[in-house]
Amino acid sequence: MQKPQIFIAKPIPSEVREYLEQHATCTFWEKETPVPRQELREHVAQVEGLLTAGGKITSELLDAAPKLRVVSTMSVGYNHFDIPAFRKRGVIGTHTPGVLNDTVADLVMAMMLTAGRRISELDRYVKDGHWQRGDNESLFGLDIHHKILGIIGMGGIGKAVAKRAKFGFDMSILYHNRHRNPEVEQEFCASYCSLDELLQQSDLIVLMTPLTEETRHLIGAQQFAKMKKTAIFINASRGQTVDEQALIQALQTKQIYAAGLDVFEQEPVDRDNPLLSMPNVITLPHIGSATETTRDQMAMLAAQNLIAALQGLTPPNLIPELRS
Ligand SMILES: NC(=O)C1=CN([C@@H]2O[C@H](COP(=O)(O)OP(=O)(O)OC[C@H]3O[C@@H](n4cnc5c(N)ncnc54)[C@H](O)[C@@H]3O)[C@@H](O)[C@H]2O)C=CC1
Ligand SMILES: O=C(O)C(=O)CO
Repeated sequence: MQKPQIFIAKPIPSEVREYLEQHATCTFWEKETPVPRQELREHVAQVEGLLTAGGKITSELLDAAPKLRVVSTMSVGYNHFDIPAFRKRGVIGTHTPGVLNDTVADLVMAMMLTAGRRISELDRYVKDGHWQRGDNESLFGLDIHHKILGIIGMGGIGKAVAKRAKFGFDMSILYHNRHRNPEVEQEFCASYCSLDELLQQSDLIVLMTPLTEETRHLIGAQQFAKMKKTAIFINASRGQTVDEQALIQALQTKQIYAAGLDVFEQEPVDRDNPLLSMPNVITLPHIGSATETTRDQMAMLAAQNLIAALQGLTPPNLIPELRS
């Protein structure tokens, strides 16, 4: 049987490359920079399968790809896929849930600790030679242990955060989700509540929903106004789930204490974005799942999804909205 043609639009580890080469005729994009749009269009015009990570897969791109049957993204989020366009053309879409839960949850905990205990600020303080003898109260931060944590979006990553917070830091867990989850309530003594209740009661708030039409700007001025003045707000979902101007205002007016951000409305973030000059804001370059081990696992899973779907099998991680 002839091997299918595929395009791999990002660099991948050698084991994954070998696996793909066993099952398909491959063209690899070797550069770290994203494939320019026109080049991507030219590649997808020739292939049945595409392995990608973040570039938008639009109806216009699918129109330029008459042979394309499967698009596999090396990410759990798939807001860069035009799902109705996939459905209309019968193109299969897959993603990589699960393998990154613990890694992203570790980063969320790191942001909570860094914001609460002001780690970045204090690191700078010592390195800049400001440390003097005596107890300087202006350096004190906030505890995170035994606090109330509100998780918005209690899915795979949300649960991994709840586990760490409950059993590692003795926190009480509130959550808001599309559906109640009795297992989560039992396992972590988590209490389900409305979004407003969660915002009002939580000391730390973690946003972990996918980006959808429903969650776009889910957190804006009205929501920040409901938070405690001592609240720490963490976003590791997608930048567009938060109204960034409202977040800037909430921080400038001290409506909230601090923020930890792995994602931004525009990525890479603009150098003149006011968030970058706020000492109480942790800014990371969308790095949640980026450890060597986890990225290797994501690449292999994305490859396995792609090959299974091209072979006519049900891929392990079909995008939920594309399941028949
Ligand atoms: N910063 C980073 O590097 C990473 C970011 N992400 C982002 O995190 C998101 C979540 O990932 P997972 O936990 O694996 O997904 P998941 O699908 O397991 O969990 C998402 C949860 O959000 C809930 N949800 C959806 N819409 C909601 C709404 N309107 N209100 C309240 N809850 C809602 C769902 O019911 C579900 O429980 C991804 O879609 C992605 O955008 C994921 C991995 C890495
Ligand atoms: O998986 C995702 O959705 C990411 O954002 C990167 O891991």
